[in-house]
Amino acid sequence: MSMNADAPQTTYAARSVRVRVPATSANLGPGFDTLGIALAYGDDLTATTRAESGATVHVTGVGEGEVPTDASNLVVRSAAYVYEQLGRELPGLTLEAHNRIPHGRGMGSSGSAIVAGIMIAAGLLESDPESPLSLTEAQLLGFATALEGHPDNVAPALFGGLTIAWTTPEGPKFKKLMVHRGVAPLVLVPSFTMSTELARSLQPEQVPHEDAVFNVSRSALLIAALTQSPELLFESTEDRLHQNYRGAAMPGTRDLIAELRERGYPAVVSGAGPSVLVMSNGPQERLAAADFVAEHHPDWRVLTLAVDTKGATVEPIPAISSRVSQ
Ligand SMILES: Nc1ncnc2c1ncn2[C@@H]1O[C@H](COP(=O)(O)OP(=O)(O)OP(=O)(O)O)[C@@H](O)[C@H]1O
Ligand SMILES: N[C@@H](CCO)C(=O)O
Repeated sequence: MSMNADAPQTTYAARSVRVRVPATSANLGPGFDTLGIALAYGDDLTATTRAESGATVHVTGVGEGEVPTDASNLVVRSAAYVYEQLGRELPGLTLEAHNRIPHGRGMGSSGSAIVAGIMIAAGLLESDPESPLSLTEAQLLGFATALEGHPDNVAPALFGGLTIAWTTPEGPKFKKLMVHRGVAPLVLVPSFTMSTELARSLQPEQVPHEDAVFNVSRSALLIAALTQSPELLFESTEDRLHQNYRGAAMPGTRDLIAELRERGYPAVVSGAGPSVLVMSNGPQERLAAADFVAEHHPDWRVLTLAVDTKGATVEPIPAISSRVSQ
């Protein structure tokens, strides 16, 4: 870019933040729209302010050449939403996104992208030289849930661990719990995708009362299984609220879960699918499930993952100031 030697020059002091956001698995079987865990597998982003308005996104890894690279990108839209809600204007941004979370697979990619944008906004607001502002946990969860539509992915993406999230007239709330160290997650990722919007359209408006009671008992038990008694994982991961209704739209997922459960592995649909989550009772059970899938279903990617306990993080990093024409 050539500079006009006659134009008055000023120094633009750019600010940069780095955000890390984990993948998540929601529902966990019976806990539809309520339970979720964060997984130690995620996206890494760096956002730098610039004098020019708008946004430019450079994506490497998942979504490269597919997701928008301008202000319509979900991460940028989410950051802009926070500024707008606070009556401020998002500065011009250059974003580097190194993505690992697969899209449309039930590992919470949209929730994590939304959380990434919100954390970028939070980091930039906190370091605002003129009017610094710290966002509360309630604000972070409120903004993220408003954008995602339900809180079960964004709560663990923000706060890590196992989260119970619920909505109230005052906004969404959450409780974070630490997962028992005996719980060993395995995520099985197919090559096909499922849009959450489509999966949600397959849900009935009403369910039989006995199915509601069935899920209340299993989800209450699941909290005990995940925090104290992993030997209860198989029984506590049964569900009658969502998986059956969505099964016909992802028969590969439905059939793999049936095969795994027949063999005693606590397999469930991860989020809205089509990935499968196995919350194994210990590393040996997880290894056996992984070996079974590798041998009989080699087209499914096997991810042996730990639970992420921190959730999304944001930190300021030094940015290079530039000279701009006025
Ligand atoms: N890092 C990202 N950057 C930009 N857009 C993204 C990003 N991650 C996800 N998206 C958008 O979200 C869509 C996927 O969202 P969807 O809710 O259907 O699935 P998911 O979030 O991966 O799964 P689930 O909600 O079941 O866990 C992608 O097709 C893309 O449009
Ligand atoms: N609870 C959500 C998770 C996926 O975003 C669903 O199953 O539709």
